[in-house]
Amino acid sequence: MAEPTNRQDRAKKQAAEAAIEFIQPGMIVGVGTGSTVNYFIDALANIKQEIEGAVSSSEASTQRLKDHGIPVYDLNGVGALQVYVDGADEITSQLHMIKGGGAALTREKIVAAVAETFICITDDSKQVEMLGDFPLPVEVIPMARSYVAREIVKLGGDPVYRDGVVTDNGNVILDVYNLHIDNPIELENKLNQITGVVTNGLFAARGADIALISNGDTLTTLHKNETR
Ligand SMILES: O=C[C@H](O)[C@H](O)[C@H](O)COP(=O)(O)O
Repeated sequence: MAEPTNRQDRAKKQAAEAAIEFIQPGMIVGVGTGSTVNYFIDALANIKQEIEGAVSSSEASTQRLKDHGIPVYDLNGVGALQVYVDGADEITSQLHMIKGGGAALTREKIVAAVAETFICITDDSKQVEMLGDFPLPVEVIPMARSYVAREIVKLGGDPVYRDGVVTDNGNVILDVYNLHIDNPIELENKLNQITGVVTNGLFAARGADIALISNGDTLTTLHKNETR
């Protein structure tokens, strides 16, 4: 990828490259999705001889990994995964996140669930006091779309169908506006209870363990245990 010229892209790249420090020889690396992760994949390519390969959270990341000659493994054939590296749309000081702006939330949550350590890489524009300014993505089985939307309205949200988007799993996305997310774990669980919801983009019950956040010049590292 060309050298970034703007501050936000420089920040994404710095955070992504910092995550390479956590990659040990022989690892199979869990890889997220998005523009920040693309910088991580490119950096991973520089040490591809040292790692065994990757598990991917999307068709897009799989393609990029393969283009770099990094072997991509099926998660079902991989027992333990030490590290998962992914971006976020919003992140709090508790390392709770909103994810899924790129519609990859379900596979991301699955790979994150398997990994021992979730490393979130972001630019500092994603840091928030409270989650919810970014509309919360919810992946839904297509035939349940209207029902799920009505149930989300009962929870106080304004769901908007992400027209034309089909996830890697063949489902649709509702982006939920105007949620007051003062208890992200509770809302994550409530949304999961709605029949027809596959996944929601709150990563709070299992948030990140480490966040690498850059402003384009300086890198800040946050650890989950220090923030609770
Ligand atoms: O579905 C997409 C993912 O959750 C991304 O990790 C998230 O949207 C952040 O993407 P980006 O690094 O492009 O801001």
